[in-house]
Amino acid sequence: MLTLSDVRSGYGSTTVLHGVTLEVAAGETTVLLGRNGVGKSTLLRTIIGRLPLTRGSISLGDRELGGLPPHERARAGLAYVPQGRDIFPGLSVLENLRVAVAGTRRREWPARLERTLEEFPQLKPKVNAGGRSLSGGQQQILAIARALITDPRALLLDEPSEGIQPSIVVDIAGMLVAAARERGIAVLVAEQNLDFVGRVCASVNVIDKGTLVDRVAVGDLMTNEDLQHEYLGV
Ligand SMILES: Nc1ncnc2c1ncn2[C@@H]1O[C@H](COP(=O)(O)OP(=O)(O)OP(=O)(O)O)[C@@H](O)[C@H]1O
Repeated sequence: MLTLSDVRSGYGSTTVLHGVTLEVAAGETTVLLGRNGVGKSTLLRTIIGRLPLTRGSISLGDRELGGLPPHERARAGLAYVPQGRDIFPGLSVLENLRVAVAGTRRREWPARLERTLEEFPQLKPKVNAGGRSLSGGQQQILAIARALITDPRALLLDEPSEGIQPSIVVDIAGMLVAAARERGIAVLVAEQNLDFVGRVCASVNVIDKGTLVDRVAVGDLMTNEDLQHEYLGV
């Protein structure tokens, strides 16, 4: 379980998050939904330690992460897929995966690779292809696979459906839900895409101006245009 309690942070003297409290259960996919600029990325960056926590706590299981530098949080089991996927375009798929586990025992590599390719079968025929040659959707799948191959306890994803064609969005949603359940990982996704969200969870946590303002069933959101306008600005 990833637990956020009264998380506050921001940029310099500007406070962006005004006290976010949220539990992300192991084996489940939890969604943070909100329009542009409300603080979704800021929250994910604060959890992984790229932005300082100015108040509150972030814990994974019974371990407090709030004061740790990013690499120690990663070692404790946090993995992160940033917005715009951030694979190494000059490396092959296999090399991208290998780099992610460079710090782990060599003998674990074959089993980790096999499991990851089973979870993401689209990558199998592409293992020797260059990152640059993959489509946007394939790059996103590789970015997620690269995070999962580290065997994390919690996985954070920033708008994984952004700019991805709808059929691949469906695939990505299915793979994420399966990986969360089978690996027992706490998955937290920041999203704005209702089609994606409806495939990974039943209700979402709505963030606005750095505060969680509602928890709402995806079905209600899909059928209520006023709510969509209020929470997503569409
Ligand atoms: N590097 C930065 N320096 C200063 N302010 C920033 C920085 N990055 C984001 N902000 C501000 O923090 C607020 C929250 O931005 P954030 O990127 O977390 O929003 P978001 O919900 O993830 O939206 P988006 O999808 O557009 O990234 C915004 O007002 C934004 O202008």
